[in-house]
Amino acid sequence: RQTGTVETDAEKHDVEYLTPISIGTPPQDLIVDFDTGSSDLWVFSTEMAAKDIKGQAVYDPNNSSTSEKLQGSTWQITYGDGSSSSGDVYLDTVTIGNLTVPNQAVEAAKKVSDEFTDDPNNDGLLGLGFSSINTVQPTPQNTFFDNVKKNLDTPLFTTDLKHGAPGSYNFGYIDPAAYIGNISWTPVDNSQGFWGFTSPGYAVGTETLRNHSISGIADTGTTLLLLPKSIVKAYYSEVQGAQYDSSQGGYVFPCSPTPPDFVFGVNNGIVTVPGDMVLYAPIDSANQNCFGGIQSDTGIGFSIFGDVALKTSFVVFDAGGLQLGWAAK
Ligand SMILES: O=C(CNCCc1c[nH]c2ccccc12)Nc1scc(-c2ccccc2)c1C(=O)NCc1ccccc1
Repeated sequence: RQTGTVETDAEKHDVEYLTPISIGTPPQDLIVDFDTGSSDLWVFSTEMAAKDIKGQAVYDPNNSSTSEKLQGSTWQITYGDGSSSSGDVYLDTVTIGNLTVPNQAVEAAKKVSDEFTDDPNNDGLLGLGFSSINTVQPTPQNTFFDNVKKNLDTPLFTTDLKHGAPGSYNFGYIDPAAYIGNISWTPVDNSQGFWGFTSPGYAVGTETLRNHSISGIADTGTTLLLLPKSIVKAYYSEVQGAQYDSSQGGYVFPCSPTPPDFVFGVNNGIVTVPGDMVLYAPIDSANQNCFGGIQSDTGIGFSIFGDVALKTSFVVFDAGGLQLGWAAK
């Protein structure tokens, strides 16, 4: 039985968290975005047009003695922000920290959209959602976690994302030194392939929790905390000078004073998003106005507890008990 840990680095404004992996023999090192909101391990590759590669590391299956083409298999993924990528599939050895999966499906990109081409630090995505939403056709493939979990002490992984500092992903164990107080557990609904859960309510600042069911997903691949419009309006009604700015595509407000905390319930516990984390990023060079880290989930069909929510906590993604655990740290 094994366990593993790997450090993840926050990019500017914590827009994404990038983690090193190795693929193939000899090992090819790439840095990818671990994404609990999707289930494809796809990487920039030598099969792409040179114009679509701008600084990223690429996977070269022809340079790996252990790569094996999954004949006839292809993949194509489009994310809600309109970004997309597609390509073909190889089985190869993938190592994360001290954990190795010998025949992991590695989805080699042939095409990626500009959002990915223009992101030089990100060499691909490693899906940590449920394998039911893997996009490989004709036969969907397993995620790294699904393949490695039989070798783990216990079938879970934990996230400890931080604000502007390296965090970590652990596999197969809960590090008691990584959190304080108790872990609040809540059941996971994986019927849509996500780490879905329902929060019982929320509060703005120091008010008492309002009963309001919020169904959403724990999603390390989405930067912001996307909530129902009514809750977002209630929150920004308490932020001086906040307004919806259609040119920015969301609520903006003066970068000071610090806005109120946002609190959401997890079972009988609470998670506090400090006001300074809601200050997502300045929208002007004079740093006068800031784009909010809390925005509306309109059109998605569920809320997304992205990095703005996750980086406040130590979160346990437990596939054995099909539950999510949230703890302060
Ligand atoms: O896809 C993921 C997780 N992987 C993201 C990988 C990724 C997508 N661009 C990236 C760019 C860099 C690194 C990783 C990614 N989560 C989910 S579940 C439902 C939606 C959704 C559906 C409909 C409408 C909106 C969202 C999304 C979504 O599109 N989030 C990204 C986003 C959400 C809002 C705004 C922007 C992006």
